[in-house]
Amino acid sequence: MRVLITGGAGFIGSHIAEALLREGLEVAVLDNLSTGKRENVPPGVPFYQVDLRDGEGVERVFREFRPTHVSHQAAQASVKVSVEDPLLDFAVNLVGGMNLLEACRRHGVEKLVFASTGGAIYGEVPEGEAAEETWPPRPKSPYAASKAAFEGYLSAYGQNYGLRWVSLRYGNVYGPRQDPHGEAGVVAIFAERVLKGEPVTLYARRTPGDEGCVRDYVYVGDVAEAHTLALLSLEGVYNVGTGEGHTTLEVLKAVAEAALKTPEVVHAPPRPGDLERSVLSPLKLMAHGWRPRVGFREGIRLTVEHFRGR
Ligand SMILES: O=c1ccn([C@@H]2O[C@H](COP(=O)(O)OP(=O)(O)O[C@H]3O[C@H](CO)[C@H](O)[C@H](O)[C@H]3O)[C@@H](O)[C@H]2O)c(=O)[nH]1
Repeated sequence: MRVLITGGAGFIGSHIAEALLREGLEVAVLDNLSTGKRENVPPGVPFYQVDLRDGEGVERVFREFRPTHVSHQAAQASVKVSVEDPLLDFAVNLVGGMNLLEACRRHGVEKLVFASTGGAIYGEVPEGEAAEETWPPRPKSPYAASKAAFEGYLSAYGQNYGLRWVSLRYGNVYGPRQDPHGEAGVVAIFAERVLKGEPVTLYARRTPGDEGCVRDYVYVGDVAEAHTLALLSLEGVYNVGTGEGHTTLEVLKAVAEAALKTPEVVHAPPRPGDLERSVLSPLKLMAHGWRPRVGFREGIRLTVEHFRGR
């Protein structure tokens, strides 16, 4: 098995690269380094600095590495950026995504695992509920729309050209190596700022008791394990979450506790496109033996330790 990881120099992609190497698989990374970093690519792994919007560049990589499997992690991953510039999101996530699918078709790739969004695809998740894979997509942001559309193309490529595929709908992935600047990610942003003694911004409505949005925070190591399972033995759509929701204020408290600091908090209104509540049911994936091994507090502690060490 020869696995090409798009976005493999990024936060989640580089953890996936390490997990696949541990399985003894052959791995290469394609990344334009817009948010990823060269030093995130494990030593000895072939690296191609190519932008997915460059169809000829993608074709060159396929000709050289000849992947049998593709892990598609590269994306415009910010909800906020997608709302500000929907065409940019479209170009990266859908034009770039189509260049990749066409290369898969031309080169007879057997299977593709896609980084989709559980956090954004279902729209608002009512209090007390956890979104299941059978819920229809209700994109609120252009970002969510592009992920849902790509899943549609996967279905079409599966039915017309025999491409096998898995779409992993991630919750809010966090952990060591998340970039607090280039990529979205409140845990990384809070960890870095709290450790440096800088003020943090809490986006929440100005109503009493509002602790900010509720999200399903899932540790990156658990996501990488889900990905390995998907590549080796799953088909179709799976949520990758914990089934637990935490408010932004809970994130901040856990970060402050792990950092042994008292942060200064600035309040601001919610960002456009932000959902109030998103929690995912992980039961379908758990039926295949996957478990979220690293709990919320432990994961945040590991992330803060990572930032402390930098
Ligand atoms: O400085 C900050 C940054 C974020 N937040 C809040 O923290 C929560 C989480 O925000 P993130 O930016 O960390 O995460 P998002 O839920 O917006 O986005 C993440 O989850 C999405 C799905 O929900 C997508 O998958 C996306 O790629 C991924 O970054 C939101 O309520 C946001 O308003 C703050 O209060 N202060």
